[in-house]
Amino acid sequence: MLENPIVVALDFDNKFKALQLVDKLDPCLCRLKIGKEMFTLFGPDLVKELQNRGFDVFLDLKFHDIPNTVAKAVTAAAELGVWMVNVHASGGLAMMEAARKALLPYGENAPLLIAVTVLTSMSSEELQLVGVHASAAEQVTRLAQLSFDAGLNGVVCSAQEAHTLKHRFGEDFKLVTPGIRPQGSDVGDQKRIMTPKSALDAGADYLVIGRPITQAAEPLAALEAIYQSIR
Ligand SMILES: O=C(O)c1cc(=O)[nH]c(=O)n1[C@@H]1O[C@H](COP(=O)(O)O)[C@@H](O)[C@H]1O
Repeated sequence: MLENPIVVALDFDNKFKALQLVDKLDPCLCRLKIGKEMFTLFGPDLVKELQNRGFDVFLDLKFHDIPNTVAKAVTAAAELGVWMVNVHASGGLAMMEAARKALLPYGENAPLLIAVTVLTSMSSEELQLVGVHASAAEQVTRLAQLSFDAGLNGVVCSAQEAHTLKHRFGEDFKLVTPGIRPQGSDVGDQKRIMTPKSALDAGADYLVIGRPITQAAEPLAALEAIYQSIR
């Protein structure tokens, strides 16, 4: 298991509440993920505030645009000093290659560049509706192969696909898995879910966990319980 595999998804519309929660968490036990909602509301200042508190930040903006635009966007993320940044693999090979090349000047300080395959909220039926006539698992493998060929550091996928992808692409290709639900917690809008322990056993490297921690009555206790369950 990698050091510090838990990434807490901060999905809040209120900065004060988010920082109140963050101040209850421990950077030795987790990293933090900022997504579209918080970045749109609070911008790079929030990223800095989290970094100043000692947390690694995953900037989850899922870039999907023409190659030049995405290359510039990941450069801006690298300038912010984030630990991880992501793009949509469905943006294509040229887009992902442009993003990877844009990070070369940052060397060892470059953020990990990860591609989203098929969102964990998508079922195979929903994929059909957007014109993908393959199962979710097949589409994930196809997009992961494209991300691997583009030289990315790994993919976001559901833990249910982790075993196949780890076997196919090897240890160095990192698997970031949302849709993680500790036993007994609310599934919410997620479709392809797994418990933290089973996800790691299946080959996941990083577990993205939001509501089971952020909406818990005792967030640090929830984080610690998950941490204990995977030791
Ligand atoms: O890229 C992501 O982080 C992501 C990809 C995906 O396929 N599914 C997914 O749920 N996510 C994110 O992971 C987090 C999951 O949060 P919870 O469902 O509250 O644990 C949210 O911030 C989502 O935006």
